[in-house]
Amino acid sequence: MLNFEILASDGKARTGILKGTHGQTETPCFMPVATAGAIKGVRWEEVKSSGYSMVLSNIYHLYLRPGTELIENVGGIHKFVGWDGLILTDSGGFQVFSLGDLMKLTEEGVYFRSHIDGSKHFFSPELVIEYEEKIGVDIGMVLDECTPYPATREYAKHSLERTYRWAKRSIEARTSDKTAIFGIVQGGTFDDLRILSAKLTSDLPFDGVAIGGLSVGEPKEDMYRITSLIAPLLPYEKPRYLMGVGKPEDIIVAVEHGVDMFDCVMPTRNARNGTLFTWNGKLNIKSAKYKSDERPVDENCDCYTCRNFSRAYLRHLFASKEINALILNSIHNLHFYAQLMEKTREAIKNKQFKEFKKEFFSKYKTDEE
Ligand SMILES: Nc1nc2cc3nc(NCCc4ccc(C(=O)O)cc4)[nH]c3cc2c(=O)[nH]1
Repeated sequence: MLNFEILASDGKARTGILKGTHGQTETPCFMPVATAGAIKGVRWEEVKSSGYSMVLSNIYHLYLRPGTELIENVGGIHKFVGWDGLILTDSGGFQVFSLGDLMKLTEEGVYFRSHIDGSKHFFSPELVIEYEEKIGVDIGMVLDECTPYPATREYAKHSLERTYRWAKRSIEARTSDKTAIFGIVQGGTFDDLRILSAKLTSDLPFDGVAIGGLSVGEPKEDMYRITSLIAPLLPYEKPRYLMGVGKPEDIIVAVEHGVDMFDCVMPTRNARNGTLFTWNGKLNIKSAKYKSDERPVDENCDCYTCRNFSRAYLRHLFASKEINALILNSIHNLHFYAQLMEKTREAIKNKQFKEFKKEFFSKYKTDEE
């Protein structure tokens, strides 16, 4: 059962509480990505102490390995992975469609070959709902087609229409309200198709609605235009989730237009390649300029990494290919994203979001600058 209560708003930005079977989270929230059931290099106690209470996993990966039946037989996903907060699973609607010719799309569902051992599999909207319910996730995403970028208008239209037919089949396939189900808006970069998909998806009895098909290589202005157009059209009282987003600056812009939920591999993936987030922008710890830099990654960060180690030491660990380099970098980046969301929620509660956004962008150097 999912309950979403909006506590405060500032323009289109809003803050709320999302309550599910395994706990609750304040929104706007960021979900760290635990694709195969773990956040790479970080223990759950650090994830929790950073302030996270919902993580994202992926039914496609869990189905392929270790198998959803095994997870069900050992007591469900929370027991199996040892995380007692909320778990949202993506459906594989992004992964299977990036398998290229290892995938065959039909009206019934999608045939695909495992990226692990090449074995043949089939996902239908009904099977995805069944797997998500059986392993006991709090929020399950429907099987959709993440329309690739670029796509012709004709392809985007056929794709959103199939995703809509699959969405109706997903609703029909539900057997319990313990697992909330979110629909996903598609439509490529065509505003009229996006509006059509938003209306079709919003009219179905989903517990929340996601904007899909973005952060897939489209120009940033397309992502911003579509997010600002579509987010306010989604049901006001339901959670709005922008899938795969993203960079700190993109999250703040999307919150301004009324988005509540985010996920991205960026904080953990970037940590593993030495890119660290600070309030002044990104820092690449491999750079020679940090060789003797005794400062923490960010003077204003109180994470375990920043409280105990210097940039010089982190650079040394990374250069030495020490495992702790990945762990300490990941702890910092996850903590940064958690702080970003915490400050965003505070700003909305205090009706200071515009000032917060202005201050953030006055200090934060984005990739485009
Ligand atoms: N079911 C479904 N899932 C999705 C997941 C997505 N994830 C993204 N973007 C993430 C892109 C992404 C990938 C890698 C890195 C990195 O390595 O840093 C960053 C961002 N867009 C997405 C779109 C969909 C979608 O329509 N449907």
